[in-house]
Amino acid sequence: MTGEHSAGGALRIRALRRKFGSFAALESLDLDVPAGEFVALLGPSGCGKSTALNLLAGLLEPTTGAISLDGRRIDRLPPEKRGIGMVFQNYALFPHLTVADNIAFGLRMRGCPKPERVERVRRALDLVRLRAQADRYPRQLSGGQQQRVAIARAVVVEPRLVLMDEPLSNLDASLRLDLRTEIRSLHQQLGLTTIYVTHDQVEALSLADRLVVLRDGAVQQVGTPAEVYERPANAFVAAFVGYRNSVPGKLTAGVVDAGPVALRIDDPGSGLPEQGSVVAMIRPEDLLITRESGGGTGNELSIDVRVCEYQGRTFAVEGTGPGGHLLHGRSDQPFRPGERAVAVVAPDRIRTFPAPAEAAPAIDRALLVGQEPS
Ligand SMILES: Nc1ncnc2c1ncn2[C@@H]1O[C@H](COP(=O)(O)OP(=O)(O)OP(=O)(O)O)[C@@H](O)[C@H]1O
Repeated sequence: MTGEHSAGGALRIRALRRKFGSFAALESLDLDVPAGEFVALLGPSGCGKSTALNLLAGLLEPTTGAISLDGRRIDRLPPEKRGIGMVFQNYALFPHLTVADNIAFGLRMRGCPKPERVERVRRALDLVRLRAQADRYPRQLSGGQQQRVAIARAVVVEPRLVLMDEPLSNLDASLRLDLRTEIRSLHQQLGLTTIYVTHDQVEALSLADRLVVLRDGAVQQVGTPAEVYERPANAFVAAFVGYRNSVPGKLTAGVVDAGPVALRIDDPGSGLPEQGSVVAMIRPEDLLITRESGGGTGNELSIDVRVCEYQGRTFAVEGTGPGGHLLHGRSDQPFRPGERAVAVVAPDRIRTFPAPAEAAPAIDRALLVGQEPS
């Protein structure tokens, strides 16, 4: 933090792989992260994101592959020689040190002279708005404040790379939102290259410049939040980023024939055959539940309402559609269980993907851990 912008390093990952016995926790990861970029590794539990982070941190050895920071191989260096700052889920502060001494620790280890150390700690405290708490001990702070200390401790040494492992997951919902904004703001101020691990797609979409979506140790998609949100690469990614409705069917000439219902689509998706088995996926936000037929250009499905939840500006409605499909939509009016309703979706809000044999369980699994973006 010597200047306004202390840009981080450029990270290059090549064919990075980690096996535990014969099990590949991380398949082959290739990634270039330019200096100052914020990348989120996103995926459900067990997808290999912590493994990837621990390989970058030097807490795990790769089975094969290379990691370079600013053109220098770091994958065989011990953690303290890699020029990284790390923030953990459980804060990992030193309980016997004050806030200021926790933040100063890394500088002390590096032999930073006292006057400079005091100044840098002061600036780091200001950055995370904890100057008034400088002399307190971690146990005297809230969870959010402790995590801000951990963040200050990581960035005060001006690391070339910051690694964050689910830093918000121990905080309650409102604190999580506040600290998320603070992390974003801090990144905008400092421009540190950051790799952020999370299973929460809302967090990843709102914080990162780019996302890497992982499943079973393999990369599914690398893209900006808008690309991943609007153009998921496959049914798994779609389900994970909130396409909660999936209707299997046969695609012919811009229509998905799903038994008792046919869905007209505008976007046949990339790499999709002109015909064949597909799964049509729709976000609940794009499925409008009404009482009357819209008479417009949207696809209309008749549903039997099962559950209606008040959600502030809208109601979340769950119902059984044609062919017994469970559908999730939104409405501006409440419905009673058992009521007949019409679900309307525009052809350009449907994404279609080839339906591989194992798509269904994969989608279900993604939905179990994924949340709908707000
Ligand atoms: N030391 C280990 N020995 C054997 N298997 C391991 C070990 N560490 C991780 N794994 C396995 O590797 C896979 C990936 O684990 P990893 O911790 O990277 O997942 P993750 O995406 O971070 O999940 P979570 O969010 O639950 O931490 C999992 O199936 C896990 O059981």
